[in-house]
Amino acid sequence: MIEFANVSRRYANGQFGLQDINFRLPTGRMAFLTGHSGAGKSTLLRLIPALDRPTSGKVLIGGYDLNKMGRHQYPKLRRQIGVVFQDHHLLTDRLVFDNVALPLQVSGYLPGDVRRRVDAALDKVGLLGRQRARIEELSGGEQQRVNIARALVNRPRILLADEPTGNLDPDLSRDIFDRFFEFHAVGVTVLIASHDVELLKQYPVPRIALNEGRISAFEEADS
Ligand SMILES: Nc1ncnc2c1ncn2[C@@H]1O[C@H](COP(=O)(O)OP(=O)(O)OP(=O)(O)O)[C@@H](O)[C@H]1O
Repeated sequence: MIEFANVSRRYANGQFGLQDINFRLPTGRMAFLTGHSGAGKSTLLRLIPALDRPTSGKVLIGGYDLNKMGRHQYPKLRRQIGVVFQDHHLLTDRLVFDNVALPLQVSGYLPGDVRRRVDAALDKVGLLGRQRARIEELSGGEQQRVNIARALVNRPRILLADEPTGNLDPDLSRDIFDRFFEFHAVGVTVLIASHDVELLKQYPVPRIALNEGRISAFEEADS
């Protein structure tokens, strides 16, 4: 479960990224985070894996108050949370395999386990045959699927995505969203920030709408 209680994030320049945010996303649920550019979507997502801290209020993940968590506990928290960033940060001159394997190697997995998990993650995004391709040889849509495989390779219980369909055309965007939906179907808690209204309309998923750092609406799914 992800819970925000009276969360505000004020930047050093005085700018509020978020103001008094309250919501709960129960385990295994999926929601979209919507709002204009600058509404606070990225600010909110970054608080969940403790990449940033609130100025006031509490963020609870699985009942744990992140304010009370020591820095030494962050790696364990982050292994449970896969993040798909808008700018994918892939190593473009390296192989698909190396990029997806990276989080596992950082965590000290044995080579056999790394291979098995990388295969499983690439299979989930339909790229099992492309382990030996270099990132720069892939299309934008394929690169984004590698990005998702890397976020999934630790088998996280929570998946966050920040504008995951950025520059992709509508068909590829739908393909990416269909994959998020599949992860949700097997019990992963999924929170996706997007301002692609046309795409979001196609999915019966609740929306948390942000406007200038505040929640302006919490809309339940249409169906
Ligand atoms: N490091 C920072 N320092 C100062 N202000 C910041 C910083 N990061 C974000 N902001 C401000 O906080 C507000 C929320 O920004 P945020 O990036 O969370 O919005 P967003 O909804 O993700 O936008 P986008 O869709 O354009 O990525 C904006 O007004 C932004 O200018």
